Amino acid sequence: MISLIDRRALARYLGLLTASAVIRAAALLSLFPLLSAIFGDGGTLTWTAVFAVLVAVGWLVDHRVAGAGFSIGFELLNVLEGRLLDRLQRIPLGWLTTDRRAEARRALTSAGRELCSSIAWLVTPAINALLTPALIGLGLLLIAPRLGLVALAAVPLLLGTLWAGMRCVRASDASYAAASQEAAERVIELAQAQAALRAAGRAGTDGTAVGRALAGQRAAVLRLVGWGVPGQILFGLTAQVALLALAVAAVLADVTGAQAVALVVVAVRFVEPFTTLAELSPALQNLRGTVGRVRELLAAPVLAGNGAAPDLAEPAIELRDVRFGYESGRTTVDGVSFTVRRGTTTAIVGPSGAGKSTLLALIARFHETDSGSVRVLGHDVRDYDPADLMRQLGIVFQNVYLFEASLRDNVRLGAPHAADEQVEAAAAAAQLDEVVGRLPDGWDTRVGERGATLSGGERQRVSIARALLKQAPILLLDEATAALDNANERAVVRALEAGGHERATLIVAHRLSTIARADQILFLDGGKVTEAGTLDELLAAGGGFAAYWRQREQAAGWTLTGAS
Ligand SMILES: Nc1ncnc2c1ncn2[C@@H]1O[C@H](COP(=O)(O)OP(=O)(O)OP(=O)(O)O)[C@@H](O)[C@H]1O
Repeated sequence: MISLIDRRALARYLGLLTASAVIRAAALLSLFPLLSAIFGDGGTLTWTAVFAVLVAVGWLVDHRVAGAGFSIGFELLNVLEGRLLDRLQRIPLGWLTTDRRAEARRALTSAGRELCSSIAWLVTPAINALLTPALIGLGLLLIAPRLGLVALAAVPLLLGTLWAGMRCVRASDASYAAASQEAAERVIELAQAQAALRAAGRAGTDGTAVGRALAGQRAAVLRLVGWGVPGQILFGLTAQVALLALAVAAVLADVTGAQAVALVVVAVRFVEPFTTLAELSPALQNLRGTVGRVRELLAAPVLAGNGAAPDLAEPAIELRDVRFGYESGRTTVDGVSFTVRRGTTTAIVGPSGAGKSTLLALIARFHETDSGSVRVLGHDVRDYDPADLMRQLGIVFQNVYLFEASLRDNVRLGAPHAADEQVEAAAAAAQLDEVVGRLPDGWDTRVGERGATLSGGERQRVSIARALLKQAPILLLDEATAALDNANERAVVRALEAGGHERATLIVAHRLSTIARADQILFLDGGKVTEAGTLDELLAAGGGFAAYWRQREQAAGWTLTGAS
């Protein structure tokens, strides 16, 4: 994390911080001659002036330290946000589990801010509290050597006790952080799932995930408080013992009575920074967790390539003995091989959970295969720079993600520099123009969070328009027309087929009409391609696909029989 900060700014900050600690220690040590003077040694005015100058200079330096701390904090915030965003855009999607997504959200929304302010409010006083007593101890060696030795010995003892206290709460602190995060996620889920919960007649939180998460959070708070108590007691005792030893050493020092009183005052002030550190320790613990989370995200694997350029003469998609499982020991894609050439459409058909969507996700390199290779236009997907691979693919997946922006901007996401006419042509092809005509603000209509103000079919059309606007050589469609009515579906399919001789299309298909038009059908069952061929060939084979087809035909009351 420190490597993200400009070295010169860091050196300036640390230099000022050291100067501040030296001045603090000197001001405190000047109490010795000042108090001695007040109690009878003479020279009160001079030492009062020395003390006043040290306090004033210390105040000025502290002011500069705060400025340097804030400027480092803001630089860290800036650099960190950029790095985290960059990392997030290149992380394999499979790495972003629900937990890690929540961590990433926290890291982006609050960690930067937390780290930024922590430098000035937490790191500065903590370093000051570490340096000042050590410097006072060294100074005391010159004034009263035995007291200096006791003070220097007290530094590691008090710090060790503090460390032990922090260590005691560390495990419960981590489990409290996890429980709080779980509770926060469940509460958000509770708000988002209100429609489903009310429809299911579920009210209250007893026995629900959110109820359990809140109970877990309460238990974690109790554990945290409980584990904090021994550390506090131990630190309190050690501080008292240290203070007593210092006071005894001050009284026994070879000094006058007035000087002994002055030394006792210095000794009392010597212990104060440790109390400050003890007060800061929960926040320091918290900061430790935040830094750990950010570091995990910054160390996440990223997708990289070696600059492969697509070869349009090669097959558009080629899978060779691909195996993949979301979790180790569970195979979702089991030795799949097939080829899709440009100018052809391949339909993937199969029962729910067979692995159809997973296959498309592997082609888009949202996950890395466990073995075998996925090739796109002549190269393994791992050889492409991620952005270059994405340029080859137009993607319409089941879950359409729309941004809280205008309809036009949502479509333009497919090709950010496209002219308005191109956006409108793609929208017309996706039957979206009819939706635009109906909306009060037309193209400028805001679609709401995740496209909440549009229907499922309308969202799907936005996604199709995006993919068409991109004019990529390969289209990956996952139930792309499932939410459209028959008339719209026919029009959209015509648009998708319009670039037919240029494009390769791989479509997860449920509609019989889509399957019937495909040049090649892959029947996927249990992660394996069990049958592959044209509709006629598969129906003639009378295997799993033929059974699936007949069943769908009966359910739909459909009359097309491709084999006849
Ligand atoms: N992100 C994930 N993490 C773990 N398992 C997953 C994940 N996504 C899918 N699966 C599992 O992988 C298997 C295949 O899922 P996939 O979505 O590819 O099937 P599908 O054939 O597209 O199904 P459907 O037709 O119902 O959409 C299923 O058992 C599913 O539960």
